[in-house]
Amino acid sequence: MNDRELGCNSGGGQFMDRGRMNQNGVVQPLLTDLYQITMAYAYWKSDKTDDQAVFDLFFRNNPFHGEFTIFAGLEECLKFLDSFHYSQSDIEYLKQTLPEGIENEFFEYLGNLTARDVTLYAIDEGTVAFPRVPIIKIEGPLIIVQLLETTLLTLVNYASLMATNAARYRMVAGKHVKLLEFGLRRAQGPDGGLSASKYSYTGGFDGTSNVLAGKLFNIPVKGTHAHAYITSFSSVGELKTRLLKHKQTGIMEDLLEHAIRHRQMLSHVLDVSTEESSEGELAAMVSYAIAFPDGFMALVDTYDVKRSGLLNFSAVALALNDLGYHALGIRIDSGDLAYLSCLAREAFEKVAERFKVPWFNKLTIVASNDINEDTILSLNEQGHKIDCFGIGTHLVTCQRQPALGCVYKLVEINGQPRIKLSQDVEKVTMPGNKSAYRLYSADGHALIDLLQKVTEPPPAVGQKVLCRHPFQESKRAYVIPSHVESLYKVYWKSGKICQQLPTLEQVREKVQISLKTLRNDHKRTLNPTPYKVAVSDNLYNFIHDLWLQNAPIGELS
Ligand SMILES: Nc1ncnc2c1ncn2[C@@H]1O[C@H](COP(=O)(O)OP(=O)(O)OP(=O)(O)O)[C@@H](O)[C@H]1O
Ligand SMILES: O=P(O)(O)OC[C@H]1O[C@H](OP(=O)(O)OP(=O)(O)O)[C@H](O)[C@@H]1O
Ligand SMILES: O=C(O)c1cccnc1
Ligand SMILES: [Mg+2]
Repeated sequence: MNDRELGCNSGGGQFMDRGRMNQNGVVQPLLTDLYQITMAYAYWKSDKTDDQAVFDLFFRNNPFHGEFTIFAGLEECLKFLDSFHYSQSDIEYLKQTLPEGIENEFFEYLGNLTARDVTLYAIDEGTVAFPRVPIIKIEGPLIIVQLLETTLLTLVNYASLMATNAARYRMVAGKHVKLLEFGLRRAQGPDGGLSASKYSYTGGFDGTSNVLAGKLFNIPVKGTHAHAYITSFSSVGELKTRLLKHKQTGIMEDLLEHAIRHRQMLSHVLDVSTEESSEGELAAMVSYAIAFPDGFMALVDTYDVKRSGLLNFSAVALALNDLGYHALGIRIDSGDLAYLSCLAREAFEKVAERFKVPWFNKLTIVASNDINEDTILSLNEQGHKIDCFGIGTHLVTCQRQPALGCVYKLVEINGQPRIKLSQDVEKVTMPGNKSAYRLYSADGHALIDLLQKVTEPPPAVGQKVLCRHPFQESKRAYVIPSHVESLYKVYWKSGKICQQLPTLEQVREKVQISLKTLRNDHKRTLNPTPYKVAVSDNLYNFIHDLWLQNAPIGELS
């Protein structure tokens, strides 16, 4: 499909304002949980303003029963740090809202707070990420890094969930099928809708119906029309105009007359009666074709795809052809999408042959209606002729798992490691300031992610590294990497973004490149193999010593 292949579309780059594009007005320091600010006061009162902390932002489980996650939302986090500042009215609000007795100097302190002394390390946006490997690591004064927690989590959690969901839809649909995001009406509110459009594009969708997302993020906007357009006509008598200029001659011709003539002939070719087809639908299609002669894409399931929609569409498409225009295709929004798409493709092939219009074979068939990953898999099994899926509800609401559980945990304070213990081993945090490496095999596949203490030398190509399961002593393996990737880059330091940030398009490409480094068994939909995340021997011993030191010894009586 090329750019003109879905009814109405546009780029939007010329309207892009990079500053505005990436920072949503709602993202500001007060977009946080109250407890961050009350803790800030208590830290301040306890004279902890000079304490230096390290926090890890990570998730514990991959979403959607999968074994990978796409990291997204980093650019928004950096923009947030860049603009972090409590306004005068924020301070006024906090004065009224926090409990009485808060000292005025604290508000002065808050009023002067910025993220200048914070350093943020992250893996690249669009990279595949795995449980327990921090995707962001933040160092800086305890109070400020604590105050960032909730906002950073809200910026990363849904973005990464959405990008992962979209990437999964892309994987099951295959690379040749177009995917359009149609979810704004069903999204979790306006901001959820915008994020869904942006991050589904990141994950591999081709466009969105969301016009504001198109303008803000320079995403292709595409669309067809709704059933209302068809049902707004009940007879051809309602057509106020039937005339359309011939594309080459410029002579006005009666499009309806052409369509009616073709419809008669088509009824024999498609073996349906013109009597059974809807006249209102024909009128609606003629009128839509007059409005968009070069972009005619019609919804064919309003009454009956076989007996009415396909007949009327083909008649109007042939009429347009008489006047020098090529229709684009159809959308089917109900019924058995595999069967109906095959039926439509067969009808187009017959018309192509009988009317000597070979391009009819290539008409686009768009399918929509409550589509999810499983529907696409099932349609693939059945065999279908769909070129494009329009997907809304289940994509944007992340039906199978509505939240990613990224957390933000203190791992070091004033150079001292901190560990959070839990009955649930999975929830025990990995203490200390860590580096993360991805080790690759000779065939270019990612083998394992390895966490080490920052003080350890990085693993070297061709040298055996002992990789240990962080909690199960017996699980270990030697790995001889053919390539070693250091996962963290410094993205924010001394009050500045310190990497050239990729465009959304580049992040989108990165997703596909990064997914290619994963073996297929990690990506399959049913029971995928878990990707290994390990710690160095040194880090393993460090964690377990600290665990023992911190775990109270119970007494049985
Ligand atoms: N061949 C198919 N195989 C598997 N699932 C399909 C197939 N065709 C359609 N579906 C899915 O089955 C569901 C059909 O839903 P439902 O019966 O509510 O819709 P409908 O009656 O066809 O349309 P509507 O209610 O919108 O008029 C949708 O989720 C759709 O994506
Ligand atoms: O099904 P989704 O994946 O959410 O995709 C978007 C849906 O939105 C539109 O109709 P809407 O659902 O508003 O009405 P309808 O299904 O009753 O036609 C469209 O026709 C799709 O069906
Ligand atoms: O353009 C479409 O076809 C569309 C847009 C939003 C929702 N459903 C369909
Ligand atoms: Mg619907």
